[in-house]
Amino acid sequence: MDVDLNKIPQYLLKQEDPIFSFNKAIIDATNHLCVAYKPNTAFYEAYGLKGWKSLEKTIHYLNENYPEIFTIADAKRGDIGNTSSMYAKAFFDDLAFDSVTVAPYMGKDSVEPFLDFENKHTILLALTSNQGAFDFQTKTVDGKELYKQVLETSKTWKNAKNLMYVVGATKAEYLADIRKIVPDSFLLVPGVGAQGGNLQDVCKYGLNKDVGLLINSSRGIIYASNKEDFSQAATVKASEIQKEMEQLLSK
Ligand SMILES: O=c1ccn([C@@H]2O[C@H](COP(=O)(O)O)[C@@H](O)[C@H]2O)c(=O)[nH]1
Repeated sequence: MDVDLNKIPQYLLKQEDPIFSFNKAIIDATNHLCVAYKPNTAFYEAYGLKGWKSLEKTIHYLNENYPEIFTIADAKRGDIGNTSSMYAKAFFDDLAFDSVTVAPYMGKDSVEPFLDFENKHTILLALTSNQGAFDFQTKTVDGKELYKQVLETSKTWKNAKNLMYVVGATKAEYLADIRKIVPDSFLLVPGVGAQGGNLQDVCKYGLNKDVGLLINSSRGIIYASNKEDFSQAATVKASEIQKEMEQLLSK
């Protein structure tokens, strides 16, 4: 749910809270096809206090109307311990998200404050979908690629059972190796749709006995149309991906 006011149907701009109106229409049109929603906080922070209010209204709307749906704050946080605790409080206690994305770069004491929260999930960036992932994440450190070190080391942290990992759909071929390190973990896989990741390859290499994949498509669904039919167009796009997944799962 990456809402850009320049991309949404322009008639919505006349409404009191265009971001929330857009999100509500998208949620109502797609909830029967989704297991999770992932607002990326950048798209709300960019609009200041108003944007943060829209994010708050969106997560409340989801929790009140669709409590079974998993929610992800894609915020990519992480800092020294006491600061991470406040980030965790903001997303888990105040906004009541089920999970938050966290960068591993500052290490154990920057991530464990998120893991302290019972029944909440911390989604650690392992191998991201962008080209820049090759700048550091795939580099060899002490004889092993950095993303593998992130996966292996994080498994030893306190409350590691609350961890999930981000692996970009554009790096599907890496999933076979990743599954050797984290066979049972849930993976958040962004990058199908607008970024060109291949759903078939993601499933081929990434599925585990519980499925184990949360595959994300944002722009490919929410901006399927910028006219008054945008929510119906989102239903069509979400349904296409859902059917493709269903076929892959039935193989
Ligand atoms: O490695 C990553 C981590 C996060 N993202 C985020 O996922 C969505 C993808 O949006 P699309 O429109 O489907 O490309 C977006 O919020 C990214 O910030 C990612 O793409 N890759």
